[in-house]
Amino acid sequence: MKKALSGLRAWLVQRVTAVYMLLFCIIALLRLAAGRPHSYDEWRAWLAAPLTRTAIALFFAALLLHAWVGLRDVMMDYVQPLALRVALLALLAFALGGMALWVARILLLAPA
Ligand code: HEM
Repeated sequence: MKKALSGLRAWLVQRVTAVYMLLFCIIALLRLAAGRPHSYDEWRAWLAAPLTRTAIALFFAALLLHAWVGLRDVMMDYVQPLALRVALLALLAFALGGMALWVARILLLAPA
């Protein structure tokens, strides 16, 4: 029962993050098609706007969560030897954690 619930939650997280990522990509493309920034300063101003920056931060949070839940499920299903499974999961967590820090560094340190 507990496993079924956690499976359901993973399923939900996978879909909610996928929907957000798809909407983000569509809206970002429409916005750029409607009028893209023409200079470096315009790009910086656009990316520094609180709404844009928040939407980008949420996009990467969704992407990393989505990748973690999806790839973790694939490993749980297909990697049977326990030691190998644990090693691969640790490697994945390390890689995604590193990417999260990298994104946070870019978003927090980028000049406003
Ligand atoms: C814009 C980016 C992305 C979008 C819109 C997206 C969308 C989706 C969608 C719609 C599903 C199917 C959900 C379902 O019905 O089961 C899915 C599943 C999945 N995604 Fe993504 N995804 C994106 C990026 C990624 C990335 C970067 C990774 C990993 C590196 C990833 C890994 C997976 C995995 C492992 C599954 C589950 C496959 C399965 O269970 O058969 N996705 N994604």
